[in-house]
Amino acid sequence: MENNPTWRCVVALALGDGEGRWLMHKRPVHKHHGGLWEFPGGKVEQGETPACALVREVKEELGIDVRDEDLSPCCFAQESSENSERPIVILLYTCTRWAGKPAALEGGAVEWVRGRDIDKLAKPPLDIELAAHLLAKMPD
Ligand SMILES: Nc1nc2c([nH]c(=O)n2[C@@H]2O[C@H](COP(=O)(O)OP(=O)(O)OP(=O)(O)O)[C@@H](O)[C@H]2O)c(=O)[nH]1
Repeated sequence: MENNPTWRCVVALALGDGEGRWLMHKRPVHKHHGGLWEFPGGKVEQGETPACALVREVKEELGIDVRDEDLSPCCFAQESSENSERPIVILLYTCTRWAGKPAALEGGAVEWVRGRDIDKLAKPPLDIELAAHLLAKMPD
């Protein structure tokens, strides 16, 4: 196919405390979308499965251990390939089991947020969509 864009795959985690709150990550100010709140995660690297990438990313970003068998696919959101040569697709997984205390290890912030309050946070575009899907599936 001609002009087929190269899709970049990003994985994200909706870590739930089982009481209606989700862990949100504020991106460090110096990064793209700095200061906005996202579901923690990051890019899938070559040779990784999405679940392996997410296990690695949350260890690096939050210092917590999750197991890939505890990750449940939830939904996805994608950029339009018309607006970008390298559009992004973000796969969101839910998880309610982890080990360790989540912390913002890369200079941002973390906070447990009630589902309905995620709406009030300033978020990058795809996280707005992901939050809407998540809350439709798992209302407060
Ligand atoms: N969460 C999120 N990320 C987005 C959106 N749109 C978009 O371009 N991105 C980009 O997708 C990438 C997510 O991967 P990441 O969190 O590992 O990126 P990063 O800036 O920490 O990069 P690095 O790991 O190379 O330091 C970032 O470059 C982020 O800016 C969006 O709507 N939501």
